[in-house]
Amino acid sequence: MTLPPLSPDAALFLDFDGCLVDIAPRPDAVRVTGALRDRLARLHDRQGGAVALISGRDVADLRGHLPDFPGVVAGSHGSELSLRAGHVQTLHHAEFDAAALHADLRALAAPHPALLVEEKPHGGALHYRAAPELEPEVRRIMQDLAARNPHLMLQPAKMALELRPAGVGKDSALAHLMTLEPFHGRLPVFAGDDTTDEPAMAEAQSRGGMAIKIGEGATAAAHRLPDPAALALWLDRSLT
Ligand SMILES: O=P(O)(O)OC[C@H]1O[C@H](O[C@H]2O[C@H](CO)[C@@H](O)[C@H](O)[C@H]2O)[C@H](O)[C@@H](O)[C@@H]1O
Repeated sequence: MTLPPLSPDAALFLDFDGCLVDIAPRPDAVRVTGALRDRLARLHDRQGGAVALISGRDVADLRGHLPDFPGVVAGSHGSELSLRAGHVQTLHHAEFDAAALHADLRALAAPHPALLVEEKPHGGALHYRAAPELEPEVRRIMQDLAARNPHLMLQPAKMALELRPAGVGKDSALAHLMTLEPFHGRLPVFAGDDTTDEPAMAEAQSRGGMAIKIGEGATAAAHRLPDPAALALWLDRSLT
């Protein structure tokens, strides 16, 4: 299906890794260009402020990569909401000891120095991109931790497994934002590349909006672009 131009009246929701930036060997190695920062600022103006990033990364991490982004950030797979820089609120109610989870994660990963532990305020990720053969071990570790933390759920990611709060997701973050100004009353457009994005894509489409899958793989999205460069081109064309 041909991708129509982005309407200035749409509410735009964008995933980060694999969507706005190319996948990198490590989470801290992604390349945020001046062109991307400029694109996001111009989109924010054009859409009347109705531009949000909805990421699996935590808010502090994402705002650290995009310090001048003027819009809303929903982080940690929809568990955190930052309406502006310096503001963060929690969007789930499960109480758990994040420090204990991170300690367990570090201890279980310690025998495998090639694994990378990512600690988030509402969960954590175990990355095996540097050692793909450790995928079964990562699955065992994360399933073990999931069993010990029933309020958390396993979230598959690209060359990683994550634990995140059950009961929230990118879809609920999108739905919550759609109740707020300046998103309310607009048609949602969501672009993302991974399984964590699928519920939000379905949510956007169920509201009469549009979903764009970036890259290969099964998807609920009616539209697809091959990579972040193609998404950037589509966004830039909408800005001209
Ligand atoms: O929802 P997203 O914004 O797409 O975030 C999903 C996860 O992205 C990050 O991990 C992935 O990207 C890394 C950098 O390209 C890559 O090295 C890693 O293998 C990928 O899994 C991030 O580290 C996670 O916290 C996000 O949940």
